[in-house]
Amino acid sequence: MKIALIAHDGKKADMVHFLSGFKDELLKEDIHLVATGTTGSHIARAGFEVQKLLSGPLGGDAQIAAMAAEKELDLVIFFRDPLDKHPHEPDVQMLMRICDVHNIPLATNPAAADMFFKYLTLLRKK
Ligand SMILES: O=C(CO)COP(=O)(O)O
Repeated sequence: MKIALIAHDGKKADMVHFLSGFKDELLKEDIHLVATGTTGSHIARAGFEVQKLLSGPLGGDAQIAAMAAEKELDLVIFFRDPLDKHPHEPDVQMLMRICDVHNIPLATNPAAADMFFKYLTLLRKK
């Protein structure tokens, strides 16, 4: 299972905190984490193994969108900061659109991501 992780600057601490709550599950061998560059650095520092792509503004969101379009991703967690401006907003919109085009589950805040992960954990226990 491949999970993409992205967080805007104002949400990176939330992402690390969120992932830490599911650490046992996420450290399992068949879970592969991929993230935009700076988000990935924060996640790696918290003790996770993660494939780091380019930073978001430099094309990281676009790389994740390409993976989604190729059906390489099972889930995208993207903690957006709705109170900040982003120079690469078109890439952000494109990534969300591609997830919808290909019916890839996309959580854009911790409450939704929590539901996804709890469901996933349940499914994997069966
Ligand atoms: O900008 C981002 C998402 O749009 C995230 O990129 P970084 O993880 O490199 O900060």
